[in-house]
Amino acid sequence: MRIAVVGTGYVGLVTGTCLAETGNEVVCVDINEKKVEMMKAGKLPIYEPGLEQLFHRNIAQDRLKFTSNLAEGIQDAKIIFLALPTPPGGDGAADLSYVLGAAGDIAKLLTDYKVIVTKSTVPVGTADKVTAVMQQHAAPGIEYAVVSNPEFLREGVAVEDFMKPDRVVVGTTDERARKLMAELYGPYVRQGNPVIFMDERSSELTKYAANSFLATKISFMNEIANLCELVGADVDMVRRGIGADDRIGKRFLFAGIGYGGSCFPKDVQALAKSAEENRYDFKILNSVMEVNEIQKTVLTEKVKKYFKGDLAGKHFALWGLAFKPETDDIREAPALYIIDALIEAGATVSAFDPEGMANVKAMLGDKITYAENQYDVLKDADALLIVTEWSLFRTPDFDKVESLLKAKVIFDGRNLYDLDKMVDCGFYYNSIGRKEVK
Ligand SMILES: NC(=O)C1=CN([C@@H]2O[C@H](COP(=O)(O)OP(=O)(O)OC[C@H]3O[C@@H](n4cnc5c(N)ncnc54)[C@H](O)[C@@H]3O)[C@@H](O)[C@H]2O)C=CC1
Ligand SMILES: O=C(O)[C@H]1O[C@H](OP(=O)(O)OP(=O)(O)OC[C@H]2O[C@@H](n3ccc(=O)[nH]c3=O)[C@H](O)[C@@H]2O)[C@H](O)[C@@H](O)[C@@H]1O
Repeated sequence: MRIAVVGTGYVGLVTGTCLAETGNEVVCVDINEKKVEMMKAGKLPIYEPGLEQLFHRNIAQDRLKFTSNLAEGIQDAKIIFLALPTPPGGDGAADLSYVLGAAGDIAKLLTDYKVIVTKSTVPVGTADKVTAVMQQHAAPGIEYAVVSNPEFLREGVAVEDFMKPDRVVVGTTDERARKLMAELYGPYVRQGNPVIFMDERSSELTKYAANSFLATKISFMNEIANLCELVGADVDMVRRGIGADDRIGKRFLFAGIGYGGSCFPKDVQALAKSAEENRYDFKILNSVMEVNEIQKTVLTEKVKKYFKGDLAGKHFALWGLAFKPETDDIREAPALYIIDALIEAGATVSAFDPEGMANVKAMLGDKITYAENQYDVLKDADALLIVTEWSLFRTPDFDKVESLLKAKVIFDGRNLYDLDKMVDCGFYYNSIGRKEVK
């Protein structure tokens, strides 16, 4: 099938590439000409494991193309995906200007029946708004369908999530569009992992409900962790104890330094706003956000307590900047809050992250220093702070760590190490929701 994907960020580029992988002919359209030139030259603008191989293969086989010209991009497409940003507006509600702007531009170009699919995360009622914009701009008599098809992929495992989704949700009441979407997703859905068809509004809300539920799970576990520290329990034990119950499930129960990324923070806020607009006080969501704000400060509070409130002139090494491992994405990364708090308290910071450093450099410049590897960053630091759980931080050479740090002090926001091991190594080790090792 011929497909156009408008917006080639983390979602659009993965969607376009993975749709090409099953034989579709895909044109990716982006307004950013530099990005388009880069992709035309065979270079990926983002780091996403497994994407590069598929990207090159589909370009070589002429199934994946790039353009900054919308008319050229959509002219032969049967289905047009909108994978555009929906950032928070000033009031926390999702800013729909990218989606509605593109819908209007597309409507003006339509000459035959096409399916316009919103893949961006958008509030309930957006399909109606997209339809209204299209009606305003499309030539009389032109037929089209507006479909909601939220994306559930996670960064870092995006290709795997797209190729083998737990489910695909499609919101449409248009029979022709339903058939096309079923045909398109046929190769991706396995037994038991269906395409779930529903109306547009339920589909739009499903996306926010999923992200908000997961964020709730995380905030809940972070509160359990905080309580564990007060009562002398271990959050990892509690996690294993409750996760063994199928009704709760093992996943997404890891306490840490608050959820970050481009989606959970904005989507929880947008759902709360959407509830408020409908005069519904979504109490749980407000608490989820409040807990997350506090959790982002937990690691630096531990550092301040250890150094008796005086961080002036102290130097800290950070392992990890990206909001999670296996990505270069630093949007709403807890590391950024930690850096700010340390600098504000008069400390200096050096960091190492396998993929996130270029993006942080572009944002913070020389506010912090950047190291070549995980050991160089430790030189002359008063303590190590573990911020992102990249695999290479899981089994470090502790002798080397000891020899480079000024003192044997580790604050771990991701609970990477066994407490007994840290006792054996003789480190001061303070993690989340577990006993302090002195
Ligand atoms: N990042 C993620 O893991 C996930 C994101 N989402 C949702 O998908 C949507 C997109 O997110 P990301 O891919 O992360 O965004 P992104 O910011 O990485 O990419 C958006 C792309 O759209 C381009 N763009 C902006 N205006 C345009 C226009 N008028 N025409 C063509 N291209 C244009 C930008 O240049 C950029 O390349 C958001 O609604 C997000 O909430 C959903 C699931 C997962
Ligand atoms: O809408 C989106 O953009 C996506 O948002 C999340 O994906 P993503 O943000 O890529 O990453 P997650 O793995 O969900 O992690 C989000 C944040 O939660 C934190 N987290 C996750 C899991 C956990 O147990 N504990 C925890 O603190 C992570 O460190 C990270 O900061 C969802 O998992 C995806 O299903 C969704 O498509």
